[in-house]
Amino acid sequence: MVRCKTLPTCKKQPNIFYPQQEDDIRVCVRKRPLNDNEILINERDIADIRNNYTLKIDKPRTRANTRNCIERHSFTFNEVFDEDDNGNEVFIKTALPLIKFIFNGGKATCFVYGQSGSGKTFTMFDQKYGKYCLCAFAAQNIFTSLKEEKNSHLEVYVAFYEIYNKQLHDLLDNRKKIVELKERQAKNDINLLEFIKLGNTNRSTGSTGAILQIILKHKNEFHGKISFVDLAGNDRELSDMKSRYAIMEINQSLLTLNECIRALDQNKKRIPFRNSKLTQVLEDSFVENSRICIIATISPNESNIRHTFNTLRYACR
Ligand SMILES: Nc1ncnc2c1ncn2[C@@H]1O[C@H](COP(=O)(O)OP(=O)(O)OP(=O)(O)O)[C@@H](O)[C@H]1O
Repeated sequence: MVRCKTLPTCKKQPNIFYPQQEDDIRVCVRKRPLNDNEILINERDIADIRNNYTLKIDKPRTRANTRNCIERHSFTFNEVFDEDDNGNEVFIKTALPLIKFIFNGGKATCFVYGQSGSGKTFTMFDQKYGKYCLCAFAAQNIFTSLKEEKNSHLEVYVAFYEIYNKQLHDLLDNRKKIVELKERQAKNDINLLEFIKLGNTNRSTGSTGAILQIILKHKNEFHGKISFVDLAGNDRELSDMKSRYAIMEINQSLLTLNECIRALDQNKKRIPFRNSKLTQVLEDSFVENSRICIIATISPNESNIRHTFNTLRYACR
């Protein structure tokens, strides 16, 4: 096997992609560590986190003269988290500003996007170590903020559902098909975490995404809302005939989501949220007084490089 260290660096200018830097839309990346299997088969870590904003990917390439080289691609984001950044660090720089925003009456959405197995659920709803995921930190932070006098009049409601074949399924009620969202009141952070745990156990594979909404209300009047959206893996392919329809729906939703965020960024009047069920139910995220944070999760190993590029390019757009 050729040792990659000995390969010359490609002279070609690296491709550099720049994302939008506006506050209303933040795009972050989280890299997971190599897992035991990848270490066992000596997989190389190709994602080099340079600083809090820059990530470089080494892509092996065969040149016209058949000699191998490494092509280095550089990506810049609002935040880049490496494998040593813990859940709290990720929370502080992604969801925490959104929570402050909803206490001021805003509507916020936090998406996790990426390949299967890259750490989307770990980042957002992690079941095994529940306390270190974004939702757990959010639950604690929301109820701590409610103790402040200016927020003490607010109440917390929760809805947790998934989209499967364009239908909404209530994850807090045995995946029952629903037309309208049902909200439950959460009395404290532990109660809210119990709802999250229950919803997580009801999740199915092949869904377009799981959506947890935490809503602040005063005497039944809407005050603010944050949605946590764990999107389907972006690496699903049409080869599996059984779930062909579900995969087409997932791909259509991811595409429409991208178009909606772009339209929002460009201040376009017409946002195409009607083009998929996912964006339809998240319509609030694309209207006035809204903020979005996207966390793209990536696997660090060489054999997943194609999916890693897809994720980073999607996030850059
Ligand atoms: N940042 C991280 N640190 C440590 N372990 C991680 C990290 N991210 C992911 N993992 C581990 O990697 C595995 C896959 O993560 P996870 O289930 O979150 O992937 P996923 O992107 O949600 O996949 P899928 O789309 O198939 O649901 C899990 O065992 C998880 O514990």
